[in-house]
Amino acid sequence: MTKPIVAVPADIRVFDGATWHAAQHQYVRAALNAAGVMSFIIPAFEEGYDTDAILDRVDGVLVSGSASNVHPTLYGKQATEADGPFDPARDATSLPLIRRSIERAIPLLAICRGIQELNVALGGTLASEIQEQPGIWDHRKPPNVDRDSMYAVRQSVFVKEGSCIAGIVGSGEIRVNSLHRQAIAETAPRLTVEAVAEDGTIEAVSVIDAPAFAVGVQWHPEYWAETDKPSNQIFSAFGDAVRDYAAGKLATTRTKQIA
Ligand SMILES: N[C@@H](CCC(=O)NCCCC(=O)O)C(=O)O
Repeated sequence: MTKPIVAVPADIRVFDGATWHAAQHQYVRAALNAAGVMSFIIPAFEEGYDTDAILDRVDGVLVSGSASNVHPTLYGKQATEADGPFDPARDATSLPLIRRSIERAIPLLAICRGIQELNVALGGTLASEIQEQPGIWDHRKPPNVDRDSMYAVRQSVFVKEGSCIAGIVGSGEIRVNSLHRQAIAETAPRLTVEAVAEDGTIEAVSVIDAPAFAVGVQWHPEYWAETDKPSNQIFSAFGDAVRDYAAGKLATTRTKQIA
């Protein structure tokens, strides 16, 4: 069977005065080398999108992290400059893709900004500058360091027994990296919290009664996906779900051809 394909919504970035639709190498590398799937980077547009046209052609959705934040108006808050930087085209592409992939039982893995988009897409809210809240650690990326140090494993999260994530990495304490200043505030009704940090920050969720793999993590399993065991287990489980979906789609197609 040819490698299945996952959709990766792009960020809008400006390099050399030109606008680019961009996704970071670490995500598509983890998809290929740890999940065993190919990636289609999906351009980000604020309107004119046909989400089903994309989902008809892929076998999973991988929603990456990004330094930009989900626009606060999408979860009922006023936007201030402090809530930025924003990427409305990414929001407009990613949120419908998340909602529709869940409806269509297409496997979904949402990472960092991705878990925040998942929560907002299903009706939850976000908190900004969480490190300024009493008792909340500084989850932001360390400043002025190389990327390996930026993504270094440096915090414990506690995976709830019986959760979807526990079925992948085991329950209890695992060590992860951390590069975020926002987090889930009100959990969307259709999400269940699967892991938390020692300060109570929500670190993983899954979609309640999801017909397929539908998981979000606040940390970055993609970065060490080939060498760190929990990271590799998450991408491997996502890859298996994507392959199962692709095989089912193929079987359905062949059944229709025979009929
Ligand atoms: N902007 C959100 C999500 C953070 C995130 O996805 N971080 C990964 C990218 C890190 C970087 O390249 O700066 C938040 O800050 O919570």
